[in-house]
Amino acid sequence: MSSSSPDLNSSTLIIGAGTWGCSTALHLARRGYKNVTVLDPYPVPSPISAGNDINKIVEQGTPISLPFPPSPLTDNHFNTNPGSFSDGEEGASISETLLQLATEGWLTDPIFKPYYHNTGYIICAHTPDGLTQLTKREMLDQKADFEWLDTPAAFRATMPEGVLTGNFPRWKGGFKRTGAGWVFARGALVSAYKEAKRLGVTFITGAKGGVKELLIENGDVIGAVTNHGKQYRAKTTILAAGANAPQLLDMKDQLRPTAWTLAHIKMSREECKLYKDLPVLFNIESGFFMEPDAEKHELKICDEHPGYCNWTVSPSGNKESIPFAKHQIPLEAETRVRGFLKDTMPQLASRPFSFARICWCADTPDRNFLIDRHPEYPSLVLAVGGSGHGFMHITSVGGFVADTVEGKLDQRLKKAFRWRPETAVGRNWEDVQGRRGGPNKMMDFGNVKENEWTHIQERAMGPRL
Ligand SMILES: Cc1cc2nc3c(=O)[nH]c(=O)nc-3n(C[C@H](O)[C@H](O)[C@H](O)COP(=O)(O)OP(=O)(O)OC[C@H]3O[C@@H](n4cnc5c(N)ncnc54)[C@H](O)[C@@H]3O)c2cc1C
Repeated sequence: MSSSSPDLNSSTLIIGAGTWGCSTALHLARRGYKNVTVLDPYPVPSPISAGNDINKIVEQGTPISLPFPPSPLTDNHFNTNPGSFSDGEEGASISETLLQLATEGWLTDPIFKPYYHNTGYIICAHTPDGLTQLTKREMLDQKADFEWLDTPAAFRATMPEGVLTGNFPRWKGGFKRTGAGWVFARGALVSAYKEAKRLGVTFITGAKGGVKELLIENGDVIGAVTNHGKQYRAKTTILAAGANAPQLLDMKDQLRPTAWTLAHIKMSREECKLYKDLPVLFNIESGFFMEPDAEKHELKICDEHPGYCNWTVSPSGNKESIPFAKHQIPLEAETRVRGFLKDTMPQLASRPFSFARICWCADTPDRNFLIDRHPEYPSLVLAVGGSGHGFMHITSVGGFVADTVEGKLDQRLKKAFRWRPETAVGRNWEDVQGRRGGPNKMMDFGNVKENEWTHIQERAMGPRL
């Protein structure tokens, strides 16, 4: 593929209008591509998109952690990962490049800027192992822009009086007052979608947009077939179906669909005023929260753990984790959420949940992104492997995909993001991949019985998620 003068009239089909699909549509449209179509089984924001969430953690600028993925901040639940080819200086410089590009978008792009809240960020732990990970690997206690917190009073003082009333048992960690915070994720996702649409991208969403299979002719992917049997043909097809990608393409075990759990509780108007502009509080072993969302006055809490899979065996005998949608969480996750609240904000610990859901993302073995042309299908480009830190890059990731389409992706990024089945040979599916919390091991939804899920009644609040 030539890197010079792309054919802006050539047809491009994007499968998936989630975080990366919308980002890619936006970047292609901004480059002047005139014939871009996006397919998704749900209207944007898709209820199964990992990006359809009230908030996500974001860090600005220089990363604090050497190994890729970018940093413990942007990596949210996923604190460390010594990636195979990305350790050391090269990993650090890729990490820095990614952070800088993402940051530029959050700070300057009018499509994304309104959704970024530079509120600061606290990252902490409370067991000896967790603290070792935090201090030795992330070296937070030595970072100039992190204040070290090691008493309950120090934690409580990071937020207005009355917010953090817990005992923070054995909690220690770092507080970065600025240069990190959160984004209104759904708002940013819809903003990217609207702008791409305004620039001429066609979105076919809902029942007619669900892709059943890739359209393969003469040894190449030349489009996709929807559940309704309609064929969409294109010069380039981009697979951006998130955790569902392995259902459309043999990913050679490079993606592990993994789910996390989140719950909302309703706050009063007065509470929302008190809880406004709070720094993010993230304990890498028990959970995290950000301020309540302005629209629905709900506080989201995630319990922290290595993740759940949903294991089945395919007809060809392969082990596969198959995503499914559910607006409930296992009772064990509810217990973890309430335990986290008890330690931090006991005044909220027994308040009923107004909403909960499981949320799927796809992990590569090294948790680097997978953005590359398929080695056997030259017209197929992959844009997958968010690995739990893909949201904050919504501002820039579509640019990497567009560069891949045009054959001009930066060589270091190309190497980091490459199709790499050799890294998944004999993959250890039980690997926690540097994450902590809960039982400190991978969990299986197959072990959660029917009566071991929450029974949250969704109130009449219109379409949710
Ligand atoms: C609980 C949780 C918290 C997270 N927190 C953070 C965070 O704080 N910071 C951060 O940077 N990242 C975070 N992440 C990770 C981030 O959300 C993901 O990496 C990112 O959203 C992945 O984007 P994606 O486009 O690959 O997938 P998605 O956004 O999930 O999009 C996939 C899209 O494909 C569509 N689709 C599925 N099947 C088909 C089909 N057959 N045909 C067509 N379309 C299809 C879906 O409807 C969806 O719209 C978090 C993830 C989770 C689960």
